[in-house]
Amino acid sequence: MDKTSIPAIRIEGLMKRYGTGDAAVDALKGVDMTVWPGEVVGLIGPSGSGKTTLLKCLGAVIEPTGGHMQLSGETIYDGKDGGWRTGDLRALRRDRIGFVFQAPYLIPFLDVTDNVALLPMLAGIDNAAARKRALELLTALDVAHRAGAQVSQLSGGEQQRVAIARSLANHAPIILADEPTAPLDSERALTVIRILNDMAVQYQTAIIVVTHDEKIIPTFKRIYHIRDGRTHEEAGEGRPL
Ligand SMILES: Nc1ncnc2c1ncn2[C@@H]1O[C@H](COP(=O)(O)OP(=O)(O)OP(=O)(O)O)[C@@H](O)[C@H]1O
Repeated sequence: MDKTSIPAIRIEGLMKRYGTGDAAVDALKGVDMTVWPGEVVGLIGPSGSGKTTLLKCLGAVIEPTGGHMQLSGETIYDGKDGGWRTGDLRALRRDRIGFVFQAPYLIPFLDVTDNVALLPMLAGIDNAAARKRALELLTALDVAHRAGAQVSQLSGGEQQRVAIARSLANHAPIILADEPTAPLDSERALTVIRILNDMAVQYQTAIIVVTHDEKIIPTFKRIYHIRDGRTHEEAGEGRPL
């Protein structure tokens, strides 16, 4: 974590209300969060506490209803100044945020390399350069020997590593991981978290991991607890990986 630099994510007083009038639900009631380049933080909270809503706001999938969000020092949302401050939310999602989900959601008719290379190709990088970058990431994630395989031939753990490679393929400064270890056994879950930590340091990526997984919670150095739409920060055990 590099605290001399600008935070990758800074959120202040973030609010999200779904619906209006009697049907309104205040899912986020003033969330504060700061995540630095190169760190992995846990986001933990009971069902319905607002975790998914927070990730969706950060990922520009839904619009908050108040507060302030900055990515790498740039205001992307300001509730007091017209809402979204960027005209191209699709480019924001594509270029600045990587997603890792519980299921890998790989594309079955593309091989492993092209699954990772697809996003850079869509962002305008030529095919050979995109494949080269994909191969570098697959090597870093120790799954390059499967580069030409169809995704259906991979184990669950291998597929999740390919999904992590894909989330890093655009060199996004931020990765949002939603229950990335839920389907994995203890050893594989810890491997995924070790990889996320290594990648965070190597690429100075800020990673938020939403999880209920007791196997990985002791590994976080910092944890945000969310309850009833509000966060509080706590030091984690930071157990070595
Ligand atoms: N589209 C929606 N319309 C109305 N209310 C919603 C909507 N999405 C979520 N909510 C409500 O917002 C609150 C927060 O939901 P959210 O999905 O963010 O919680 P969560 O912490 O991710 O829960 P879980 O761990 O069960 O996935 C809940 O009360 C939920 O019912």
